[in-house]
Amino acid sequence: MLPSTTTRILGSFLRDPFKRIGVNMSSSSNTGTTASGKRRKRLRVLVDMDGVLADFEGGFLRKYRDRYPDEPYIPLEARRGFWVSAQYSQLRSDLCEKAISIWESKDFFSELEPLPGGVEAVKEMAKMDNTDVFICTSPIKHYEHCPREKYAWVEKHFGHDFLEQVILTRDKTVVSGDVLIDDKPDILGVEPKPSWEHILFTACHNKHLGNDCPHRRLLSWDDDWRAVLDSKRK
Ligand SMILES: Cc1cn([C@H]2C[C@H](O)[C@@H](COP(=O)(O)O)O2)c(=O)[nH]c1=O
Ligand SMILES: [Mg+2]
Repeated sequence: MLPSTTTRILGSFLRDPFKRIGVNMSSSSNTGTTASGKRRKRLRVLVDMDGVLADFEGGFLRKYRDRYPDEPYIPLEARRGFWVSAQYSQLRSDLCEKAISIWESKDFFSELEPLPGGVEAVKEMAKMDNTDVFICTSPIKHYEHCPREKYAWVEKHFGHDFLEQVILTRDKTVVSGDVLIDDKPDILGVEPKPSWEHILFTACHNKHLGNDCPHRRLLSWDDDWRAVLDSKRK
């Protein structure tokens, strides 16, 4: 049976008593209306994890070189293309499996370092009026460690309550939102017209893409992400 509207409203109140139902604790700015009385658009921001909040590429290279010190590797400046496995496979076909073995290992995802400024930016977004933030991340299909460790990473860096904001999906096109901040240049899935605008987060593997890549970019978390969000409220 579907939960009644009352039950759902009560559920969101219990999860976040002051924000989700727009209770104003400090000023008149959280009411969903502007000074001129117009309703303010509530924004839903989806933020990717690997390559945007967590340093997948740096963590991979460090652990790959530790485990395979005698094998060739690709320095971050030479990374091209989203798939690490594909580039290692081109370097030498058997290196593909070795690369994959790194992120399939226990502790790989939980031990990733945060990328500079990302955690702070998301915490700030989450406190903004009329703004809902979700961490939208794709787990690998080798599921022994990755999904649990992604939750553990969010809990470690954002706290237990923020686990409410985690979306694990292999298909981000079916998730609705206004923006998706993501380092993967092509985000494809069953929905041909996702509701979000893809903001490409610059990473070592995508920084060389020029006009082939139609998306607006965030160069880093030092870039003006607040302006990007504001542009979506209009
Ligand atoms: C580079 C690379 C990544 N993966 C996996 C690792 C992550 O679970 C996802 C990427 O997730 P995101 O939400 O798009 O950031 O992909 C992989 O399987 N092979 C690779 O080469
Ligand atoms: Mg990513």
